[in-house]
Amino acid sequence: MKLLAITTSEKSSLWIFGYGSLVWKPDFKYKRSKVGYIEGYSRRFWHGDNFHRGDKDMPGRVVTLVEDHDACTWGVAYEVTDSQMEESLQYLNVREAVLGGYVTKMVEFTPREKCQGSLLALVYIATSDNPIYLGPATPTEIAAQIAICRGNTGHNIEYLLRLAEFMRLYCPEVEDDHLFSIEAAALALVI
Ligand SMILES: N[C@@H](CCC(=O)N[C@@H](CS)C(=O)NCC(=O)O)C(=O)O
Repeated sequence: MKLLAITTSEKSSLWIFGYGSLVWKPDFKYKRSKVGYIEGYSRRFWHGDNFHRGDKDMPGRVVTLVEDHDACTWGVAYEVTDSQMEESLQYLNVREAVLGGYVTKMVEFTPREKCQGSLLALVYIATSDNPIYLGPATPTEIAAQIAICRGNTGHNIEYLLRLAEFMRLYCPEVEDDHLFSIEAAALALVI
């Protein structure tokens, strides 16, 4: 995967925006990270996962971004520089693209500390033409699927609860009805 590196001063660097498992498990080396958001997208548990959190018979549900003019999605942007760039992109290409079916896009990221100004970031999005894209369902239906699925990386409910935990800890002011309604429905099933 050849990507134009964003060159700043004498060092080259690239920002990568995470909004799902990448917010709590980037698993690549980076120079620094910032909590913030991208505009024009909603985060939805509408993508299927038949590797990490599900299998071919029972695909799990993971998040993707859907275009939504009035919405914004909070997450974490990671800056990778020099040797970190190739290593992180190679790793994410396997984790996100090959195994996850995500494609890449460049988006504008706004850090929570607005004085720092917005920046261009790479993001991985699963689009509706993806073979394992599952699409919309009610929070109860999504929760019921998450509650029973597991894959090579672990239980699907862990993926849900860690994302909800991140939002509470790092973005307590953000209302995410989609995420928290699914979390509440899934917890009601397993507790
Ligand atoms: N692209 C989103 C979602 C990434 C994501 O959750 N991808 C799945 C692949 S289907 C993953 O890496 N799962 C690892 C895990 O479940 O621990 C992000 O930026 O966080």
